[in-house]
Amino acid sequence: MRRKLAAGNWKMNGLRADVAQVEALAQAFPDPGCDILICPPATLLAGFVPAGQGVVSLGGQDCHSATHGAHTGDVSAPMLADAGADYVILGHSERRADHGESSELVAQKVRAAHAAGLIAVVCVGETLAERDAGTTLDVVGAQLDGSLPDCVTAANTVIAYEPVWAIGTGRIPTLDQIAEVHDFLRARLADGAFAAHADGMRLLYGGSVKPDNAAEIFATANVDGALVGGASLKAADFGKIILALCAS
Ligand SMILES: O=C[C@H](O)COP(=O)(O)O
Repeated sequence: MRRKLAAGNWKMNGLRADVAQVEALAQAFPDPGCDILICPPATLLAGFVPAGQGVVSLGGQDCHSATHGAHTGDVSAPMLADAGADYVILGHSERRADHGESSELVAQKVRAAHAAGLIAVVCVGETLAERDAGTTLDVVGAQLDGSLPDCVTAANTVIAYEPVWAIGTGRIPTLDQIAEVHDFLRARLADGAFAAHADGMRLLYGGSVKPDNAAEIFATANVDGALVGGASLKAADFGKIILALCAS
């Protein structure tokens, strides 16, 4: 049985006052019945540990593939773990696009995350041009294959399917399109080197998940939760998504 995961990615949003949103979430869900994760900007990570009250897990939004060294502006996986993080998002499309991250580099980062004891949330997803060209499954399949090193297990890795064109746009795929990709990802895992972990690995959907569409997305086969951007910034909105996930 896969434990459901509601993951919030605050991206480059949030000041110290916003830590109150995490406290509110923790108080609202003392025994949530699913896993709750917030990935704040690195400046806020340490302050979130007490705010999460053992209910809201904390995660980084990226990590370097090295443990330490001369890499100005970067954060390593051991640093995230030292700050109290349990998870780290890797290979988000904004990292792949803004920083030119390849799947090969993502795989190196996943290995670094696991070595530090972190659960990696590995993102895959097609652009609108790729979907219109009919290459969605080829693209996400190649990203999946290239981003997972051999240390991946169902316990240390989560896959997030995020169509790039659905992120922050208010536009979501049809439920059939979500199901098609999630079924494909599960089958791809089952067919390859991770067959023993395919059934247990959590698959999240991400891209314009909101309180009013969460329930139908969570009712879709092979969707084990969500990676939420904008709607995770306010506890009231994210709380409704968590409720929908717990009820699914
Ligand atoms: O990591 C989160 C995703 O990019 C989704 O963002 P969004 O919910 O604002 O569309």
